[in-house]
Amino acid sequence: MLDETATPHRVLVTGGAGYIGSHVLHALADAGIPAVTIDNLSTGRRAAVPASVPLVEGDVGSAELLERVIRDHAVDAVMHFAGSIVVPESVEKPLAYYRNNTVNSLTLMDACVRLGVGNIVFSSTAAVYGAPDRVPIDEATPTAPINPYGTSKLMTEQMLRDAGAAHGLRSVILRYFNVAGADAAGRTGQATPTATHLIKVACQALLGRRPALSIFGTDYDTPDGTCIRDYIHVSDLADAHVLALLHLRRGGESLTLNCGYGRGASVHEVVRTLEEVSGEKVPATLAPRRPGDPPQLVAKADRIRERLGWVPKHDRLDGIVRDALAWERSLT
Ligand SMILES: NC(=O)c1ccc[n+]([C@@H]2O[C@H](COP(=O)([O-])OP(=O)(O)OC[C@H]3O[C@@H](n4cnc5c(N)ncnc54)[C@H](O)[C@@H]3O)[C@@H](O)[C@H]2O)c1
Ligand SMILES: O=c1ccn([C@@H]2O[C@H](COP(=O)(O)OP(=O)(O)O[C@H]3O[C@H](CO)[C@H](O)[C@H](O)[C@H]3O)[C@@H](O)[C@H]2O)c(=O)[nH]1
Repeated sequence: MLDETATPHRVLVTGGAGYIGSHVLHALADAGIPAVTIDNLSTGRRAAVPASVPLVEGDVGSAELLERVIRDHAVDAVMHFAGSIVVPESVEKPLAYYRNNTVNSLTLMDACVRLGVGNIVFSSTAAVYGAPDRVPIDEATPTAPINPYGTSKLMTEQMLRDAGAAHGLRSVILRYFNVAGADAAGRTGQATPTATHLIKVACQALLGRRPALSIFGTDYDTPDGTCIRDYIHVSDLADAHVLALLHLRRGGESLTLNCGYGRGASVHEVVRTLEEVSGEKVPATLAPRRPGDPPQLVAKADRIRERLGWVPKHDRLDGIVRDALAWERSLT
């Protein structure tokens, strides 16, 4: 059990050196909430972790390490970001994805149950819905992932629900739609040079760090023929995590919540917005469809506002793109 003499409790953030986890560490620090992070730096960067947060370099699949960190830092809650996130890679290496995303989550949950940590916020994904035929997508939409990445996350969701019923482990499962942008103060951002996300790649192309953006598919059944996504600013997503943590610490019930704005933008619209913001042309070529891309993914995003009182502050597409570009420019 937790050592009650060691105060204050900390939240354990796994994967805090990564893109989203580092924004959440900054949001926690801004809110005065103590944290500790475990990260193996496989894709994360030490520099992304705020100076006030202890970084324990290691693997979240190690039960011994988890036990030590939970005890040493009087951890009472976990936010679980550590994982592998590249969808096509998950098709090529499914077992690696089930290990890093599902098996390691099991090890983490087991440590929480054994050591009496009762609260967990989990990074899930809209990929659990697969390719639904209707938008917006609410949380009751049947889950039907179409790749091992989505399945690895859905399996973790199911383990959380079962562990909740059996062991009282309460969870907030956050299903992110398309996360983009960067900290407006420039403290952190998406730093993986090989990232595949549209806004990141478009900014790299604009700055000459990639030859050109390939626009994957212009013959979809959408108004301009390109795919539509619900882009959410990473700082709004970080705020949602802080609210989810506070909800659990207050004794709130387990929740599964979409994270998006309930508004879609097409690939062409994203490119046009970046060109307006920068005053420059994005080098782009029209390319065939990328396998596995659903035409539209837009969240029905009312529940998170109702249940957590979440109010987005950065929900303009031009602002998301501006922050992403500013961050990209700051990378050398
Ligand atoms: N980026 C998105 O658009 C998106 C969308 C939906 C869900 N998610 C989920 O959000 C989470 C964070 O994603 P991100 O975009 O910040 O990715 P990221 O790769 O930037 O961050 C993942 C972090 O986890 C660390 N890590 C990976 N495996 C680890 C292990 N076994 N032990 C310790 N550390 C480990 C990495 O070093 C990295 O710092 C992931 O779980 C991802 O599936 C991301
Ligand atoms: O170089 C690129 C990159 C992307 N796209 C297009 O832009 C849209 C968005 O693609 P991303 O790769 O940025 O994001 P995805 O929608 O494929 O997937 C992301 O959002 C999903 C939920 O919507 C999951 O959360 C998933 O984990 C996360 O990677 C898609 O139509 C894609 O075809 C391009 O045209 N060119």
